[in-house]
Amino acid sequence: MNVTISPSSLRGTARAPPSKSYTHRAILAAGYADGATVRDALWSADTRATARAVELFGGDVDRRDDGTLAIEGFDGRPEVPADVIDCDNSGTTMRLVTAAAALADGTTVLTGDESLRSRPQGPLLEAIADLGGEAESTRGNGQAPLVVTGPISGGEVSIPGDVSSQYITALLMAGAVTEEGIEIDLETELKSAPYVDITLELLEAYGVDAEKTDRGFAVEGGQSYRPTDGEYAVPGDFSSISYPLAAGAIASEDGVRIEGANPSAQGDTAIVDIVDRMGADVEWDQDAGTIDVETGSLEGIEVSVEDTPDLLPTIATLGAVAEGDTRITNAEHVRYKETDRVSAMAEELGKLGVETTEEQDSLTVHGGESTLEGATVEGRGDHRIIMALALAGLVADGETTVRGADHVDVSFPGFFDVLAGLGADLEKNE
Ligand SMILES: O=C(O)C1=C[C@@H](OP(=O)(O)O)[C@@H](O)[C@H](O)C1
Ligand SMILES: C=C(OP(=O)(O)O)C(=O)O
Repeated sequence: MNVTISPSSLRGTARAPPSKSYTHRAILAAGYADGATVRDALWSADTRATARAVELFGGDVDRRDDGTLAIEGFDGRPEVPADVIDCDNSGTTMRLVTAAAALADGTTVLTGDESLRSRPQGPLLEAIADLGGEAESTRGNGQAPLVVTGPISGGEVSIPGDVSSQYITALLMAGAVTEEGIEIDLETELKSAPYVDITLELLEAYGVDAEKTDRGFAVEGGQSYRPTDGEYAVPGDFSSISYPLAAGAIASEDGVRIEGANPSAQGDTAIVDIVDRMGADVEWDQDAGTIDVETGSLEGIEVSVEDTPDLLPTIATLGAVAEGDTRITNAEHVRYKETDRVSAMAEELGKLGVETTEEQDSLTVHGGESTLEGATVEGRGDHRIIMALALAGLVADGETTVRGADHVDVSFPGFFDVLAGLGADLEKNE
């Protein structure tokens, strides 16, 4: 599907989809438990991949009409899967499921789509080997397909903190059901740190203790996953909220309201402060879970995405509209996502007439609304690139066509309907 967007004036209310990060963890945690009911779950391409893995490990995930997931768990250690686990486009699935596979008494094979098969898994494979399992990349390049043989019983590992926080999440979640537990020493400073806070929050809700230590993180073994009252409710997703929020900040004189914006451990709540600092008129009522935003005259700012890598595409588009320079720093880990998002945004915004300066660890966008000219841009099979480029189309002169737009299903199914519901002038072409 290609989507063509014309300059638009937005108003109205949009609802945040449920958090992808919490949903992945809630599904897998229900697998480690002897089951759970997960309410308000995100049902997207990525979270379906985690659900499939739980089923291959011996659980069952049943989606009811109201969107609730009724999950039967494998209760502790997974079964050896009867088939290859296809993690599709989802890095979170691959990392969390690789560590789960190391608990099984036998061999698991994991793969994914072309993008996922190019992302780094090496540090997690080494950690599993250090814990006594076997974990290999079939091509010997630290990338999937992966072959993992367990069972591990726990122990101490050290791991870099600057590639992916998902390795830590994966080891903490698996470590709780090992005999000895797992102690993780960080070799380098942790990036994307709030995602581990999400994990700690989720583990607590499932009755599992894990903690930060002086050197990293630790989880005791021999624990059982038991969600309070057998239920877990997923909060709204602030990475997803960043798109309607930025849309309101650049293209709504009348104001846009976002519902389902309740506080949680998500670092991406930082987007509220970012649009505020850039000059939009924004108010977040944390009790009501609503954000109201109106366009202001935006100005470039400097933002570190060390904790919030998924915001880079959104901030780059905001920077393209804002007057002056927006400098996005601490961004090297954003190159290890579904695409190299630093280059992807630099190159695609370039097609819309926006100048950027790219460095290994930063992206500077030389903005100004008058510079944006409609053009055809490539979504590159990356949901966040697609959504960020669609936002630029709301204010670019003429028509902007985003190619390959169906990939929004990875994290925000119905994204274009939500945008159209706010009054965006867009046309979908199959
Ligand atoms: O744990 C998670 O749910 C995620 C962690 C982040 O990845 P990294 O830790 O690899 O930066 C983030 O980019 C991803 O979208 C979701
Ligand atoms: C990077 C992302 O997810 P994952 O790592 O799970 O593929 C994302 O959603 O932007």
